Amino acid sequence: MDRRAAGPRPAGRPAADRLLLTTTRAGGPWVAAMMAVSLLLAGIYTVLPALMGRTVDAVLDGGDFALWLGLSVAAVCVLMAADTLDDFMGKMAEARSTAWLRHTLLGHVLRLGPRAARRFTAGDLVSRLVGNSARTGQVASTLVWALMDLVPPLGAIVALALIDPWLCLTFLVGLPVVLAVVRTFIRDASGINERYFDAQGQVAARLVDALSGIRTITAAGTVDREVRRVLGPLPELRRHGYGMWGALARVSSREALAIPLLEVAVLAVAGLELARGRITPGQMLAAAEYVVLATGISSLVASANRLALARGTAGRVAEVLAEPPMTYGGEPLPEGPGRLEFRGVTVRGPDGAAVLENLWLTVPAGALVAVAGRSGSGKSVLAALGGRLLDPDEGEVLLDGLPLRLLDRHALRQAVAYGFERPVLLGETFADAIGFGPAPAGPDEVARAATAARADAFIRRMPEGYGTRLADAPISGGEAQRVGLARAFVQSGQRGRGLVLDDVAASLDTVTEHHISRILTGTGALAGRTRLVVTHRASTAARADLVVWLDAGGVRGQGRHRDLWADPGYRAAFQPEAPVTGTGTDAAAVGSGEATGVRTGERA
Ligand SMILES: Nc1ncnc2c1ncn2[C@@H]1O[C@H](COP(=O)(O)OP(=O)(O)OP(=O)(O)O)[C@@H](O)[C@H]1O
Repeated sequence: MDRRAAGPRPAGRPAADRLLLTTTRAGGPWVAAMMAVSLLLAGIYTVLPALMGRTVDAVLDGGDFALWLGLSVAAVCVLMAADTLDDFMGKMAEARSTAWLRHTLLGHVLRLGPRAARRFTAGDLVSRLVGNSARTGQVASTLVWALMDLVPPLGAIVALALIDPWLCLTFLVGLPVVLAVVRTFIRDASGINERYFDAQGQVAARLVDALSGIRTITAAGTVDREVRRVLGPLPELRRHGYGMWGALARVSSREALAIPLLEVAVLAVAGLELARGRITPGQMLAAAEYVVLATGISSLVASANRLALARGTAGRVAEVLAEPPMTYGGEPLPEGPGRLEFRGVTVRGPDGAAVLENLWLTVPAGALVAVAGRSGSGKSVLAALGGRLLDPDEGEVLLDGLPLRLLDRHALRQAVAYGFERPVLLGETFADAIGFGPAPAGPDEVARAATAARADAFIRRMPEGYGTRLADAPISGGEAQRVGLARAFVQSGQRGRGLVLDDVAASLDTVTEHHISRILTGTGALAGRTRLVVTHRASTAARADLVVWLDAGGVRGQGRHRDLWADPGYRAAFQPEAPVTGTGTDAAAVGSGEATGVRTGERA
C-alpha cells in the first residue's frame, strides 16, 4: 500500500549487479561483435612483442628478418583498424543498452501510477532517467573492455613463463601488491559513487521543485535563499568528489611505486638470464615489452572506476525498478449499469492515521453523486479510489459487483473516466489534449466534448484552433480545467460507465459552472453514466441526486443537498458563490426549481 513517508526502497548492490548484467545483454549483437573484435585486439597486443623479439633475433642472427618484420607491420595495421571498429561497436552497444534501460525505466515509472510521484520527486526521477541511465548503459562496453583488458596482461604472464620461468615467477611474486591496490580502490570507489549520485539527484529534485514554484519564489523575493537551498547538497558533492580524487590519488601513488619496482625486478632477472645465455637478446626485448604489458593488469583500476560508477548509477535505477508496479487482474468488465460500491474501505495517510476509515458507500448506477466535505476530509482520496488510481489499505471497491483490482487494465481505464482540478494537458495540440485517451477521438467528438465543457469558443479563437500547439498558447487555470473536462467527457462518452470529477469547477466562474452542471445532470452524452463529483460548490451539490458528506474519516451524512443544508457543519464545507445574474440559457437554468436551492446555498 502507498506510504509517502516510506520513500524508495534501497535496491542494494546485488540488484544493481543484476541490472548491470541485464543491461549488458540488452546491447544485443553489438556486444558480441565488440567482444570478438576486442579479443582480436587483445590477441594482437599479446603476440606483438614476440614478433618484435623474433625480428630482432633474426636481424642479429642474419636470418630472414623480412618475414618477421612484415608480420609485425601487418599486426600493427590490423591493430589500428580493429581499434577503430572496437570503439564504434562499443558506442553502438552503449546506445542500445541505454535506450533499453530508459525505455524499461520510463515504462516502469508510468506503470507505478500516481504512486511514482509519491515515492520519488520529479527532479530525482529525471536525474535517474537521464544521467544515471546513460552511465549505467555504458556498462556493456566497460565490462567487455575490462574483461578484454585482462587478456594481454594474462597472455603476457604466460609469455614471460615461456621465455623464462624465472621471469614469470618474479612477476607473480610482486603481483599481489598490485592487486591489493586495485581491490582497495574498487571498494572505496563504489561507496563514494553511490553517495555522489544520491547528492546529485537531490540537487535535481530541488531544482524541479524550485521551477514549479517559481511564481511563489519570485513573489516572495526569496531567490537567493532558494539558490542556496537548491545547491545545498553541493558541499556533500564536493566532499564525495574529493573522496574520489583521494582514492584515485592513493591508487596512482601506490601504483606508481609498485609497478616500476615490479618491472625493474623482472628486467633485472631477464638481464641475469641474458648474461647466462639462457635467453636471447630478442627474448630480452620481448620480456621488457611483456612485463609492461603484464603490469597493464593495473588498468583494472580505470575499468574498476568505470564499473563502480556504473554500479552506483545502476543502484539508483534498480531502486525505482524495485518498486512494484500497479498490477491489474484479467477480468473483463461485467455486464451492469455502473454501480460503484465502497465496502469497508480504509486508507491510511503517511503517518499511519486513517484518512478514510471503514467507509461503506454505494453510488447508485447512473446517479450523479456529489462528494462534499471540508478541506482535507478525504474527498480526493475517495475519488482516487473510485477509478483505482489508489488502492485501499483495507476493504474493497467494486464496479458492478466486481472488485476493481480484478479488472483488466484496459477495461478499467475505459470504464471510468477522470477529470481533475488541475489537469495537466498532454499531447501537442488542443485536439490531442482533448482526444487523449485509450481510443483515439475524431475531430467531431473532440469539438462536441469541448463545446459541452465550454472550451470550444476560446479554442476556436486560437491562431490555429484545435491544431494550436499547447506550448504556444498560455491558458488560464479555468481554461485548462475546461480542456481537462472535455477530455474526461470524450473518454466517458466512448465506452465509459463511470465519470469521476475531482473539483473540476474550482477555477470556473459561476455561469460556466452552472452550464457544466447542467451538462452533468442533463440527458446528453453523460446520461446514464455514474458520476462521482467532488465539489466545494453548493450549486453542484444542489443538482446531485445524492450528496455524500465526508467528515472525520467517514461519511457524516448522505442525502439531498437541501436536507443536509440545515446542518451548519455541512454548510461549512462550501465556498461562498456569487449569485448568478444574466440572461439566456445559463440564467434560465439558475432560475429553475432546482437552482432555487442553489441560490439559497449561495446566499448562505
Ligand atoms: N494517496 C494517498 N494515500 C494516503 N493519504 C493520502 C493520499 N492522498 C492524500 N492523502 C491524505 O488524505 C488527506 C485528505 O486529502 P484529500 O486530498 O482527499 O482531501 P480533500 O478533502 O480532497 O481536500 P481539499 O478539499 O482541500 O482538496 C490529506 O491529509 C492527505 O495528506
